[in-house]
Amino acid sequence: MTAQILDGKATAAEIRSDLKTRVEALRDRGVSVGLGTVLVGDDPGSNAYVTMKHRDCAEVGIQSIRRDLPATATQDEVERAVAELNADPACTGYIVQLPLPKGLDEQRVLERIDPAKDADGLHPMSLGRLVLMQPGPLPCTPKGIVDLLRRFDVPIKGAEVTVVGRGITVGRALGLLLTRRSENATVTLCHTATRDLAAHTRQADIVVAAAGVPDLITADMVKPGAAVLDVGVSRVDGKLAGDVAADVREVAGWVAPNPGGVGPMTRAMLLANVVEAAEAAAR
Ligand SMILES: Nc1nc2c(c(=O)[nH]1)N[C@@H](CN(C=O)c1ccc(C(=O)N[C@@H](CCC(=O)O)C(=O)O)cc1)CN2
Repeated sequence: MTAQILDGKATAAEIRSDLKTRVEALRDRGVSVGLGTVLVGDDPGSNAYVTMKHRDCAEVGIQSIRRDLPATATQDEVERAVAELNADPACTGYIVQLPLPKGLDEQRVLERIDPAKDADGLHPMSLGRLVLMQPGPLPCTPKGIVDLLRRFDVPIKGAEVTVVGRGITVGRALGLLLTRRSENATVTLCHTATRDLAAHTRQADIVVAAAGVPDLITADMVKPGAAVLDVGVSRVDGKLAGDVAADVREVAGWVAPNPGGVGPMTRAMLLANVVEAAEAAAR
């Protein structure tokens, strides 16, 4: 058996095309959409992601506002950039690219984002709405994962899902999203202190690997026919490495590769969050 590829790159291109139409419809009604980013430091990965986000904006017709600060930026300087975007009427939604350089208080920065402009769903108020199962902007990677599974008809309702990694941007938020009544999956959240990881992945219909450990998930850890989504990012000899070993494709029913799977969906969901917020405000 060879797994069907959950092609996030092609799916994200379709989503952008749909969003472009919606942005044009908003413009016809006199509503403009602008996405802001705050990038601090010179991490090559973060820089590349932010550049891709602005390239996506240009394709879809969303205005982009980029605030790049040096690695030496102080907490006050970062918070000032956030305050400026809060006050900028051209910026209808924005993100602070994570992680921030060591020494900066990430949580304090995120708390200063105007919740009405939270394009990433990472403000405590947005996360609280997720916990309470209320509508609000959703973190982009979990939202992209659910969208990708739905578009490829991977059954979610009643599925056993094992998520590896408990970070806020992926694992923890995904667990909350998948256990909502609209998805109704059963989620096991694994982490560094999990005693027998393979026992949890082997019983899963869907495995989402977001640990940042190269080749952590191998074929013998996967139930035949399961969906396996690779969200892990690490660098090995300067090259991007995911959490899922190549041999998993011989066992799994579906695989979201890395690159080309969840990453492009994350970017597409960011644009979707901004457009959805603009549409809601214009109603
Ligand atoms: N503020 C945020 N920071 C971070 C988030 C986030 O959702 N919000 N998630 C990750 C990084 N991320 C988004 O910013 C992200 C990851 C991957 C991709 C992507 O398109 N990857 C490509 C490969 C790109 C490459 O070659 O390096 C792919 O998978 O095909 C986009 C965005 C952490 N920070």
